[in-house]
Amino acid sequence: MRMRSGGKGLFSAGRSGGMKTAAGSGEVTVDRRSKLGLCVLCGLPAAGKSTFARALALRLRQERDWAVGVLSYDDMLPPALPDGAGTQPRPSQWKMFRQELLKHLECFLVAVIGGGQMSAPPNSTEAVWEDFITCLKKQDLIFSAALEAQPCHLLAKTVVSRPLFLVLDDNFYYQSMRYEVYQLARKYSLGFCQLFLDCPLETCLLRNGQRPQPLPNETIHLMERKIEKPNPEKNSWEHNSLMIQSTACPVEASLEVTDLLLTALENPIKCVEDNTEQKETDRIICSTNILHKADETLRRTISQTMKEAKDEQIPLNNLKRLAEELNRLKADFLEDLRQGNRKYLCFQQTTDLSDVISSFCDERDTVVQKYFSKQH
Ligand SMILES: Nc1ncnc2c1ncn2[C@@H]1O[C@H](COP(=O)(O)OP(=O)(O)OP(=O)(O)O)[C@@H](O)[C@H]1O
Repeated sequence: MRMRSGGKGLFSAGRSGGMKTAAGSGEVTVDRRSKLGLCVLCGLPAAGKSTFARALALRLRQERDWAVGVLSYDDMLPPALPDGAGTQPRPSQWKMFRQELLKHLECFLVAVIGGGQMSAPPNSTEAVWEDFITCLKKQDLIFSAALEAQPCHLLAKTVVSRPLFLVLDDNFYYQSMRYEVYQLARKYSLGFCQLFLDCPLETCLLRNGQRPQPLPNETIHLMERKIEKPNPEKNSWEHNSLMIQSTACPVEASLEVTDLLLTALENPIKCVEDNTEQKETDRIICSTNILHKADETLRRTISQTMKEAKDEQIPLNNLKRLAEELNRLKADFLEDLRQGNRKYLCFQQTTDLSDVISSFCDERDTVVQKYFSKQH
């Protein structure tokens, strides 16, 4: 992918409020703080996010002369995590991968904001870091060089001399996943916005089926049940969000999208001083209590469900399978809670357990339905 006027330049240390590049054509001073934004792209698998992100990046480079980077999580998935052709990675693996990518992104942001070169953060997985670097290089955002015989990664001139938008392309189906990105934007006072690509389930299934390596349809069904769309009324941090139809008229959608991105760039999130450590401690205490309560309540729910199933005279072997499935579901839910993927656990001080239980009951009903329909 090429930038419109692609001269690359060496990057030198930044100064308060601005930074300089020792580029071939002379020094450029920019006030980076008001011109750096993160955009979270979310939606169901095969909704068309990557296609949209590529087109958006091209348009912004051509029409607005911005530097744009698309971080497609699929492209950086380590080989140890299956990519959907067969088994799915466990939620804990996904969470670790997402968080590692955010650390890499932070490393890039620090280089852009403060000046300097990029090197892998401590304890990073080499394959993920290499794929991240390759992704940035392919988009002419960084380049490799040798400084005093040491290989290093330097920022391209375009990155420091123009507004820079980074588009994160993944499903981001829980708001807690998006909130992690928001926290990063807040930490560095960046622009932040969210684009939800709305696409009917049937269209996603159709598009998915036409891909060379389709996901199992069940995965898309499941995500459709779980997805938490941006909800600006409920979450003030999601106020800069836009829902676009994946089949919308491109011109109309593009005007709205540009407006969203400009608003984000011009209104970076204010970094509020807070007692982060204390908040994290509170969160852990809160999560532990909730996990314990959730475990107890889910056990009781399963036991009650099994009693009702027995009363319905479901055959013994089916009862056994039903119990196994419900226990697996419980384990998945608890793991999900433990990983902080549930919205209430992740960033609120109090947790409404009834939401968790009600969500579990929805999933339980789908499971139970199978056994009842076998019965009748
Ligand atoms: N607007 C569109 N009209 C028709 N087909 C489309 C459209 N957008 C994307 N597609 C097709 O749908 C398929 C999925 O698109 P894409 O890979 O962009 O989806 P995605 O949301 O990024 O998927 P995933 O989350 O699984 O990576 C591709 O084959 C693509 O060509």
